[in-house]
Amino acid sequence: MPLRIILAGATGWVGRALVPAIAAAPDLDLVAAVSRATAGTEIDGAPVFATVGEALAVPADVLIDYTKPDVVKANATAALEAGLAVVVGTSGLDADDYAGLDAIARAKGVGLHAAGNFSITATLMKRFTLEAARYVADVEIIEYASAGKPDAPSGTGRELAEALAQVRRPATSRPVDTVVGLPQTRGGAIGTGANEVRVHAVRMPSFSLAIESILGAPDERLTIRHDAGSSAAPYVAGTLLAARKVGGWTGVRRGLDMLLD
Ligand SMILES: NC(=O)c1ccc[n+]([C@@H]2O[C@H](COP(=O)([O-])OP(=O)(O)OC[C@H]3O[C@@H](n4cnc5c(N)ncnc54)[C@H](O)[C@@H]3O)[C@@H](O)[C@H]2O)c1
Ligand SMILES: O=C(O)C1=N[C@H](C(=O)O)CCC1
Repeated sequence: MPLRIILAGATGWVGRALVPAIAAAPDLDLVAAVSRATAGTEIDGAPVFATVGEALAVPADVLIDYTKPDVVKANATAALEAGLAVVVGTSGLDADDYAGLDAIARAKGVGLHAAGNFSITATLMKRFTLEAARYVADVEIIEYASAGKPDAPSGTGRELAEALAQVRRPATSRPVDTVVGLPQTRGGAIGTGANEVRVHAVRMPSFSLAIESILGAPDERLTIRHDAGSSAAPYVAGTLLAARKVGGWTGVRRGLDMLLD
């Protein structure tokens, strides 16, 4: 029997790319979609609802969420409480949010998979940065996104910084609280103390999402950079891989990298 999918954000940028990919996959079945603008209609034969709460009346296995940072937590919570596995593509949630969702998922005996970036090359960028940070102490992140992106850092930058904070060696740069001038120009900190990672979020027209890790050592420097193009195509395969796999565990797992091995 195909895996029954509810897709929230079905008429958004990523959602519109996922709909035909789900239709083309014999093992996946779009049973309901969530889109406030087109509620009451159908997408590929699936009923469209205005809210995730309404869509959950349709029997399903997995909720895929590509909505907005301010609603994704409530959507994921409702789906977990209803006993569905969840795939989170939407950005905006931090480690504490995922700890809360993990407790709910475990209580319900279902899985949640979230990735700040479901593209394969962005995931490789994360993997290469984590490897490099084992050898080079000083690392900072610069990310560039569209002028209207509501969240900062991006899901990509947050996931990378949280993972880096777990593995990095203590930086040699001057502690930010000793900086003279405007310490906030040293970026936002993810992690604490010697393990914190500085993220600098640029927002302006012309960017989709680009992210750089800069690793500096005396008299040399390594930059690892990912640039996303203008279509949502890079996120489709990883998202559907997560939907297929998320029934295989209980609780929260994060990062496309952990699905690749
Ligand atoms: N993880 C990844 O690989 C990845 C890739 C691309 C985008 N994203 C993230 O996914 C999210 C969506 O991105 P997008 O570019 O498709 O955005 P978008 O604005 O094009 O689409 C979001 C959709 O969600 C709908 N929506 C808003 N509030 C809603 C609600 N309360 N209930 C249901 N639907 C609601 C909007 O109407 C819209 O159709 C963003 O947070 C973005 O950063 C993640
Ligand atoms: O366009 C966006 O918004 C994107 N968001 C993701 C993020 O927050 O990291 C990644 C890809 C594009």
